[in-house]
Amino acid sequence: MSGPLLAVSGLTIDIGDRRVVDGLRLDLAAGEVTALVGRSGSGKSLTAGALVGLRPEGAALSGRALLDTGDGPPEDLLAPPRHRGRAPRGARAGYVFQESQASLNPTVTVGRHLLETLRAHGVPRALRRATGLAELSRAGLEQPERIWAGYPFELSGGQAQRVALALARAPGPRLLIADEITSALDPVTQAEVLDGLRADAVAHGRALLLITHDLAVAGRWADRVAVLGAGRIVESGPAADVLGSPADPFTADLVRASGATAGGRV
Ligand SMILES: Nc1ncnc2c1ncn2[C@@H]1O[C@H](COP(=O)(O)OP(=O)(O)OP(=O)(O)O)[C@@H](O)[C@H]1O
Repeated sequence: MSGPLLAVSGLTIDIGDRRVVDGLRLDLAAGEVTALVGRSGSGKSLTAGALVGLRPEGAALSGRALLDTGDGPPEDLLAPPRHRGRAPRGARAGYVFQESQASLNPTVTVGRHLLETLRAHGVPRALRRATGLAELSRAGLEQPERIWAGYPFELSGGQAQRVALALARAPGPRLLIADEITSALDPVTQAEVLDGLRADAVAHGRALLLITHDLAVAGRWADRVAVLGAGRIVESGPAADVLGSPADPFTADLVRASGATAGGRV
């Protein structure tokens, strides 16, 4: 039996004299969806950012996040880039967050974003356009040629999320982190995006970390749920168990407050 695709241990983040993430431990398996849930300010986004090399100014960080690269020794995603493997950022771990429009350069077409990402990850020039267009289609965008030629401001919120997903997936990351990406979308688009993400994770043996405060989302799309309370994982396990019969009072409060009949995919 192989180990986890990503093993995070002892992740601690201090900002000034505040400890905002405290010895976090989390294992993610290949082809599985894990939801990281918790109240606002519990440290979800800081944890996600740390895994892709983003940290606030002045933050002190320790711990390990060992990613099974599949082609050599594990890579510590928390180590400074010069101590890591040769793969550029995004090749191992992709990150999409809620304000995807803000992550796109307004003066650059969608196609140029994709071409640049694919170039940075060593895709041969002759293959970049076809690969990029295929990623747009895979992300559920109709008329990918039209989207390709357009600018970010011409996209709806849902289209911008799908473009951000296409960009994050283009390098074929082993780990994909989706941070509250569907909270601003209508329920039909939300379901389409999450169905697609889940199917993609299973098909490619990717680990998908779904960060959400929506327990209904966690219950429907995640295999496992980890509950973050004030910087610590207070409970984790199969989604149906954690949400259906929470063992920790903190989780129980979340479930009660959500009013969701959480527990298991619907
Ligand atoms: N750049 C920063 N400087 C100082 N403190 C920060 C910074 N970013 C986050 N924090 C603090 O760290 C804690 C965790 O923040 P984080 O954004 O990770 O929470 P979260 O669980 O993602 O919340 P939400 O669900 O509201 O997005 C919060 O108390 C927040 O105020």
